[in-house]
Amino acid sequence: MTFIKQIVGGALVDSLMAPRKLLVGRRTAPPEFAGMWEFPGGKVESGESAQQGLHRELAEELGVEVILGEELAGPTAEGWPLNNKASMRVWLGEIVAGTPKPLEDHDELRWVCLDSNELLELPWIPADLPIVRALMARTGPATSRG
Ligand SMILES: Nc1nc2c([nH]c(=O)n2[C@H]2C[C@H](O)[C@@H](COP(=O)(O)OP(=O)(O)OP(=O)(O)O)O2)c(=O)[nH]1
Repeated sequence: MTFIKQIVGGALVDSLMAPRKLLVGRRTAPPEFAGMWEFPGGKVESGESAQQGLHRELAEELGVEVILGEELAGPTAEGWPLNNKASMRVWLGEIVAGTPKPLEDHDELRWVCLDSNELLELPWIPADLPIVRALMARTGPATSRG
């Protein structure tokens, strides 16, 4: 059996009830990903659940506390395949305390409209693009946007 590294990512939106904007981060490392945009998050550590890992990573990387909404389910139980060694589970989330700052792993954070070309045109980590498209479909016109 192949061991898959479990990564977790936060699709942090301005409002879980009526999402319009997504918070994205530009990675600083490793070299192959530096300058690319991603969902803040990281590896789940042993002894913690995926959601606990996500809360911890978001606190460490951005200095925020969040409430998590629904999972943006991927094609497998481990979420969205990133490469042959890692998969990422992604949850929608909303910040309830703190102002996000690029404390670790990012050199820029940006709120981007979910229905904008800007979002798709960012140089994402390529494995994230299907996730971004699924998120845009999920938060798109079918959702009440107030
Ligand atoms: N956080 C995050 N990682 C992603 C995304 N897309 C993607 O391919 N990855 C990859 C990059 C890394 O190889 C891996 C996540 O590792 P990481 O370096 O962010 O995790 P971490 O903070 O726990 O790492 P570390 O402390 O062990 O250095 O997943 C994404 O959208 N968000």
